[in-house]
Amino acid sequence: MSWGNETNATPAEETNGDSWGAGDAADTTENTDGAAEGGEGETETAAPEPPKPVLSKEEYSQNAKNKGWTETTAFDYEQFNKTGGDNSDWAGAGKKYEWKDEYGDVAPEVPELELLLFGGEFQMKKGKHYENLEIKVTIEGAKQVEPIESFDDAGLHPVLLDNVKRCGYAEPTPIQKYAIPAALTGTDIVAVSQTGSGKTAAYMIPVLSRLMGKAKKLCAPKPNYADPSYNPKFSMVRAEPLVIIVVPTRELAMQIFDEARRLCYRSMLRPCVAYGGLPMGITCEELGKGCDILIATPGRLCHLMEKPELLTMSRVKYTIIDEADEMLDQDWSEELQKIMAGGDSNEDADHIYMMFSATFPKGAREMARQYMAPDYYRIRVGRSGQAHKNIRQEIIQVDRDMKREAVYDLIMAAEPARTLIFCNSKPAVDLLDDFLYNRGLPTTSIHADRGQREREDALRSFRTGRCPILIATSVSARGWDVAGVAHVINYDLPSNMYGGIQEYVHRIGRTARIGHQGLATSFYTDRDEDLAQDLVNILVECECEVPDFLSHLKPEGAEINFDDDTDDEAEAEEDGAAAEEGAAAPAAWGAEASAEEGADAGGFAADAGGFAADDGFKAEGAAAVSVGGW
Ligand SMILES: Nc1ncnc2c1ncn2[C@@H]1O[C@H](COP(=O)(O)OP(=O)(O)OP(=O)(O)O)[C@@H](O)[C@H]1O
Repeated sequence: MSWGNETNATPAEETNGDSWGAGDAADTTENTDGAAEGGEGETETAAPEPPKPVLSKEEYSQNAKNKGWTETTAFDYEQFNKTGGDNSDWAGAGKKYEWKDEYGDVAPEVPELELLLFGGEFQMKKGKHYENLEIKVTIEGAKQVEPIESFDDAGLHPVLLDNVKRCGYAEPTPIQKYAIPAALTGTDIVAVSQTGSGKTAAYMIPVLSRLMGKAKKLCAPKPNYADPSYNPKFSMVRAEPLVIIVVPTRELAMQIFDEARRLCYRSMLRPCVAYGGLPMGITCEELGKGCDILIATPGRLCHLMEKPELLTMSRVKYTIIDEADEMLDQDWSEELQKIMAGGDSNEDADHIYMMFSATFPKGAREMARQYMAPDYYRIRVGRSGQAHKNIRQEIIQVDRDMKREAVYDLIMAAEPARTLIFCNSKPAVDLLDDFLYNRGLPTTSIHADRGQREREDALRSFRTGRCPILIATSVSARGWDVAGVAHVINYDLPSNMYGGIQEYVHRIGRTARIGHQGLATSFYTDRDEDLAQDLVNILVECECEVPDFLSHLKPEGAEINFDDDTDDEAEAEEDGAAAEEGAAAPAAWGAEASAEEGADAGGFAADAGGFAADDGFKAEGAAAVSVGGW
């Protein structure tokens, strides 16, 4: 049936296999804005749809209001972009716990800060559908790791454990069950786990816990803010971080900084964030107050590394690369090499490297081989690049020139809820934002050409619900964790030029996080054929309905051939050759797991993993363990 004609059907009521304005595939409907009546098989009797009435701006606004959408908000861009003003607006200057020298072993609580960090009305709470995620965890490394079943049993520092509880984390997610004990052993780690599975806490909890135990010894001196003569301009210290966390986008940097602020509460560890667009004055002031944990985008970090009076890397004990796949995709490899190797970096054996990602392409594997100790842990949750079943995926066929109307109808047909719309280009984001805004819908938008204040305000408006419809390019949205995103719409599908199926998985992963359910609707046009097979594979794997127009691509039998970079067998062979040649080459990644998965799931036989087998290593420590729902 034809989706676009069914303007009053909620997405939840939609059936799959639809098309919108697709010429002769158009469906019969009774009215232009009436309820859906069409069904499969009716396409042959389709009658031309009467043109829609053109409404005035006021009428469109009234319709949106009647539907329950909030008022639109006009943004004052001049205000955002003015220089000076109150620095506390910047996410990068967010309040954190400030340790004072007079504190003994137990630092006092600060109720206002506590409310700000943990009491957020918009903070993510775990959803009810953990049981839908039957996730297999594979871990390989030098020694067997016993997964933790609860945070209480993990041997965490008491202040950290207290903060974990304040965050509302009742039990560890699968990646956390394995990554936390592995990281507590002080070994390098590569971990691959699905979107929204709690990777940030998986590395931050063990790292901070280890450091908290030795904070008094390790932390760099900080200025005494309590001293009445303290002046941030003249009492600056040089930042000497113990942890560097590198992330590909500014928004992700802010988000991880927020998690660090929570987990460092009541500790000596002081987190700071540095990203492009944040005025250097603020960055310098914050670093100058002392920095133990530095979260940064690669460009800004490299810039700071060239300013030894501001920052030294000589005491870094942990370098963590988050969303490693994206950083290599976005051509940050030169910066990453510099960060991993360069500067005045601590080259001692106690410098630990970690990489976390939802996929693990060749570039990341090479980097792991180059910088990590040969016995690093490799943890994988499910198939690399896998989506999960809490996301209901729908694909709708739409004529390219009907997309705007289609997205408007889709939004008006749904119950008002936080909705994230992806376009492939910045002009497309701007145009769609204008179009929907002029139809009375509370939209805002974000992309790389926007000023940093605009970006921060757009995201804040989306989080708080002031503007519950956010239109974005995907690069800026990588890793976003916003509570209550009910619907992700791929206005443009990410064809291979725009990141392909891996990007699709990341995008739809903005909904249905941490045990919630969500809907992902994608507009499919004649330009998306290169993505079709991968899309069908994901739909089948996640038990979502394959639309009629793609049904010829359904894999025959139970086996799905996931032909992605991460699981490329040729590369696995290449890696194998490298492993044979060089003693430092790491051991197998997933070779054992793939055999097992092929056997028990019948699904991932092509999943040869990345690294070549090294029999000795596997015999010693490889463990493949199934973890139930979480
Ligand atoms: N053990 C836990 N219990 C409940 N909620 C948790 C737990 N661990 C993390 N969370 C929450 O789950 C959400 C998703 O976590 P996070 O952003 O780290 O996921 P991710 O795996 O990095 O996702 P992506 O790959 O999309 O970036 C966050 O809001 C986080 O606060």
